[in-house]
Amino acid sequence: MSAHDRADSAHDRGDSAHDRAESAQDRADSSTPILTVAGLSAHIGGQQVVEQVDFEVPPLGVTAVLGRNGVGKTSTIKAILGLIDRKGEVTFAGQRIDHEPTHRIVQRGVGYVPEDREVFGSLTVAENLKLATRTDNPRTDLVDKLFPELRQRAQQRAGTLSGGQQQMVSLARALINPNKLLLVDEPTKGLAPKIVTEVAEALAEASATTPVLLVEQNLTVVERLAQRVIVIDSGRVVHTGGAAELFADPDQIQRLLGVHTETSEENPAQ
Ligand SMILES: Nc1ncnc2c1ncn2[C@@H]1O[C@H](COP(=O)(O)OP(=O)(O)OP(=O)(O)O)[C@@H](O)[C@H]1O
Repeated sequence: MSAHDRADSAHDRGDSAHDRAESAQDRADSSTPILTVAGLSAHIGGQQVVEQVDFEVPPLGVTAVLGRNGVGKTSTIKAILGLIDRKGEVTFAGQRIDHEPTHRIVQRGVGYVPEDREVFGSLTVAENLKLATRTDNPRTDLVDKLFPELRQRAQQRAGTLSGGQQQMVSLARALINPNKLLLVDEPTKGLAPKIVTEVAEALAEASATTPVLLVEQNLTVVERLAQRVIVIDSGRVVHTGGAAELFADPDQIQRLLGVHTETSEENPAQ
């Protein structure tokens, strides 16, 4: 072996060690939760609506928050954002945020799509998006790709859009910013099946680059999108685990959510 070859081979070994170190770092990054919630509690009007909630959101994919009506799903999201008074630990991207005001949490890169798709009805679609933009590099290409219809309707007042189109504006207002985490509350509520599919597809695409914590009642959407599930009952976490495992166990879904789901054996047509 020539000196040159030896040098090359040492260089190769050095590179591969460097690669190994990088891939160990990648593995650590890909397993470090983007959000950790520990002992989170919140009250509204004297009633405890979130009670000692613990869970983690991985840095990739969709984590679904499930539970019957009124169990505290929305309150949990609002407590994370500091929209309601809370106690406990919330760590986002390695930093404690539980004593921070909402605007600072949002500035850190937490996007929020609230329930009931609030849009500014008297403003156009384009104006709604301009108002929501808090970056010099808005992700206009992504929004145009996910919601081509909004581009065509840029000059239409948001209040005159259909419910599904308003939901798209609501999602687009969050997605136009480069978030590190998206909190999305019941995005398919009250929408027609075709629009539910479109919204689910947009969220699937968004979740390829940004982790999503998704409150969702539509189990078909959850099964399509989520890798992890958190089930809440009476303000407490009663189950966490893989989505596939939960959907393989209709008895557990019935027990946790009071919903009967058919397995493919029961209904081979599905
Ligand atoms: N502003 C408020 N004033 C009084 N009670 C409230 C308020 N907001 C929420 N609650 C109560 O807190 C509890 C939890 O509500 P929350 O909206 O978090 O539940 P949820 O699981 O998101 O429900 P849903 O699935 O029906 O949207 C409920 O009993 C609700 O009535």
